[in-house]
Amino acid sequence: MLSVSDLKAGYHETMILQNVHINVPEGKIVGLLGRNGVGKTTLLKVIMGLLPTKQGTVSFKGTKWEKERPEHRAGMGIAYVPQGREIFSDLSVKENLLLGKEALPKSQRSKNIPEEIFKWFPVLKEMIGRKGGDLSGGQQQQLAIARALISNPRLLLLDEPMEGIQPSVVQLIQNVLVKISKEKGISILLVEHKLDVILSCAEEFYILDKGRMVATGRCDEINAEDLHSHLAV
Ligand SMILES: Nc1ncnc2c1ncn2[C@@H]1O[C@H](COP(=O)(O)OP(=O)(O)OP(=O)(O)O)[C@@H](O)[C@H]1O
Repeated sequence: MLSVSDLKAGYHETMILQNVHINVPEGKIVGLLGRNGVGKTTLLKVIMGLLPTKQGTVSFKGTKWEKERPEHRAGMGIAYVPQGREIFSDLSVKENLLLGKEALPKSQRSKNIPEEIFKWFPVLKEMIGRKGGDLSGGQQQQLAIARALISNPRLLLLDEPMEGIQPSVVQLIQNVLVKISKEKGISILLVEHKLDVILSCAEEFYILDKGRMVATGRCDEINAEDLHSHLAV
């Protein structure tokens, strides 16, 4: 679904990512781990087209991307939930959800929220008329993920969605991610700094350290001891 190879990218003259590669197969959850500041968000921004590549390739569904803008990439089936969620506090839950339809062709932008969204996130149905700013952190995170799912993505990029969220909501979000990857074949690239979160829902992992991929493998074959030096805060 997504393939990144030999990627170099950064901000102005400062190179952050060096020779980065990553593959996200169709319908799989891939965890991207790493300490603070190693370049995880930078990689998501490059994939989304928010930051240019200095070298290397990003391919989506077999097509190599050059300078396609983020809106174009969203229209092709990528949805990005940035760190901090970026929901609109003054808009209602429904209005926030409908913004997810902007990535769809005009003919598919009805004012209906698909029932499956409420099946995955029941609290959003209860809160549908409330302002985004009235929601708790965990509810806002569910809203941000639901808004991304409304655009019918084939690939979901999630930047630390479990950060600062209570354990019961972390569990709910993990269950939803596993369900949508299996039932709808959505691929998910999940950025996280906690290994246990990745182990409980992802099938494959990559570890980024100082802008380089230092480890990758299957989650069921992971040796946590070997990876500790790249993850300890
Ligand atoms: N807009 C920017 N301009 C210049 N440097 C930046 C910018 N955004 C991030 N950086 C730098 O790039 C490096 C990687 O940052 P990035 O946010 O990608 O790391 P991260 O792994 O996602 O960290 P965290 O887990 O804290 O979110 C850091 O040194 C950061 O200071």
